[in-house]
This record gives sequence, structure tokens and C-alpha cells, in this order.
Amino acid sequence: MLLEINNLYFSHTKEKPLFQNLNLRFEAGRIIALAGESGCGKSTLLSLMYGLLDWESGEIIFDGKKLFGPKGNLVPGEADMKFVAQNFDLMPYATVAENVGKFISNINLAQKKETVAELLEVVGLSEYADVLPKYLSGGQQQRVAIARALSVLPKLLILDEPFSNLDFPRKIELREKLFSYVKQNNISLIISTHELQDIIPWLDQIIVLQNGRLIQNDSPEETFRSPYNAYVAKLFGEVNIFNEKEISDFSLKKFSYYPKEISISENGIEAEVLESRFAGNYYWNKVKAKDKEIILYTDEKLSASVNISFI
Ligand SMILES: Nc1ncnc2c1ncn2[C@@H]1O[C@H](COP(=O)(O)OP(=O)(O)OP(=O)(O)O)[C@@H](O)[C@H]1O
Repeated sequence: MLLEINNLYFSHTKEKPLFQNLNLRFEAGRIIALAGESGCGKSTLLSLMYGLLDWESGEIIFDGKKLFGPKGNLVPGEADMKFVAQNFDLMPYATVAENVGKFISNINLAQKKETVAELLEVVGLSEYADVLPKYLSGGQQQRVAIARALSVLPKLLILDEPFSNLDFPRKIELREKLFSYVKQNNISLIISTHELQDIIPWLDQIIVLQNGRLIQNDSPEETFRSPYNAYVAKLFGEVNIFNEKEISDFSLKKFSYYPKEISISENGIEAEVLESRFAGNYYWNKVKAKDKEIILYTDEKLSASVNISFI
């Protein structure tokens, strides 16, 4: 086991306990998302794993070694573990390339140059090698910090919301290069995120926190198909949630249906079309059936009334 969290108790303030008896296991060689809405405790948990905070009781074991917070270990982190938080801690007077090469030995300078160039390529910053960090955007600075963390080939890399500062095309580019790089180099990756949609294809495991509680720990497919509750279902994007009465009225098999899981079919339930809007790859529709407003995506624009069925 790469990382184990056993019976962990932690709170920032006495009035508001955050983790109460948290237990988690992380296997090596996986890409794991730590997911949950803002404030659920993701950043705090990552900081605890990296030894930036002292916990009240319980234990964190990394690669067979018991870890300590700042009181027991003055220099946070382990040689084999790197953490890129939401503040990036770059050297302001060193170029992007010098920042990335900070932890790489100078014994073989040609090799070092090559590694830095490769890492800048992974994070899509090759053309910024000679620029100072202050001229970069927040998202670019974060990518410099990610490249620097990758340079030591840690056993475990922990990234706090690595995609939140990026526009969509850059997010698409970074996720593919970063995830392939960590897999090729056998680096285990834990990333915190408040939305899963764009990274699902690369994930091996999804851990969901709600108010400091672990509520689901499954494969992406299992989490998507059988979300523990509406909160988990919403992490995958737009979703229709049905209460008990509605489940019975519509004779449903589950409480949540994504818009793609509802289709137009002749034998379905009659529904009035309230809105039908062009949304790029699909039409976004709001229909009303048995007094319930339902969102579904279709290939064609809808009008008047339709019959819908739940897949
Ligand atoms: N230094 C602190 N002192 C007191 N409370 C804090 C502190 N840091 C975080 N909290 C509280 O602890 C809870 C968890 O915060 P945390 O930052 O871990 O959540 P998060 O899921 O990472 O959120 P985000 O996605 O917004 O970063 C929140 O209720 C937050 O207000």
C-alpha cells in the first residue's frame, strides 16, 4: 500500500470538526481523484498527507513509514512525495527553466537540460523557458510547479486543483500529457477536483468527500453508474434528481439520470417541451412530464410535445 490513512481526526477550529475517524487507502501506480464541492476538505486532506498540518489523532503511513505533521517533522514532505498546492512557491528571480531544474543534479548538465525541456513540453510551456515567473499567469505558474515536482520522479505526486486555472484547450492538452507522463514513469497521482467530467477517462479511482466524510470510493464507472447520493451524481455535471415519490411515479430504477440517459421514444411518457436550445454537440432540452421538469440532450431540436423513456 502506498499511502494509508487510519482513524484520522482533524479540525481547523474546535467548533467545526472536519475529519472524524477518516480511513483511506491509496494503492501505488494509480491516478486518483479526490473529489467534492468547495469546502469539503480536499486541500486540508492533501496538506495533512504532505505533513503541513498536525492532526489530533490517527496515523498516516506513506510507503510503510509513519508520517508526522510539522510538530514531529520540521521539513514537510518526504523525498518520494511531492505536493503542488494552490500557491506555487516558485523562485521569483529564476527563469521558468531554472525553476523546473531546481531539484535536478548539475552533474550532467546536458542531461539536465534535456530533462527540463521534456518536462516543459509535458506542461506545455516550452516557449516560456527563459521567462521569469512573474510574467506568467496563475495557471502557467502552477504548471511550472508541476514540472518541477515531476522532475524528481516522486513515487507520489499530489496536485491541488491542477486544472482549475486553465482554459479548456489547455486543460485538454495538459491532462493528456501529464497523465501519460505519470503512467509511463510509474508515478502515483492524487488530484483534488470539484468536477470530474473532463478527467474521467484517465482516472483509476474516485474518492468523494462531503463535509469531511468519505462517502464514496470506487472506480469511475461504478461512481458514475451508482453514485452514493445526489451530491456525487452532480460532480459529473448536469443531472436530473428524483425524489421517492417521483421514482415511484415514473417507475424508475434509480434516483439520478444524466441528460444522455433519457431518450425520445414512441412508447415513452408524454412530456411537454418547455425549451430546446442549440448547445454545440447536442440540443439542450427542458421538458415537463408528470409535473416534473427534466433536462435531456438530443441530436435534433424538439418542439411541442414528445415521449421520453429512461435508459
Ligand atoms: N486555516 C483554516 N482555518 C479555519 N478553517 C479553515 C482553514 N482552512 C480551511 N478551513 C475550513 O475547512 C473546511 C475545508 O476546507 P478546504 O480548503 O480543505 O476545502 P476544499 O474542499 O479544498 O475547498 P476548495 O476546493 O475551495 O479549496 C472549510 O469549511 C474551510 O472553511
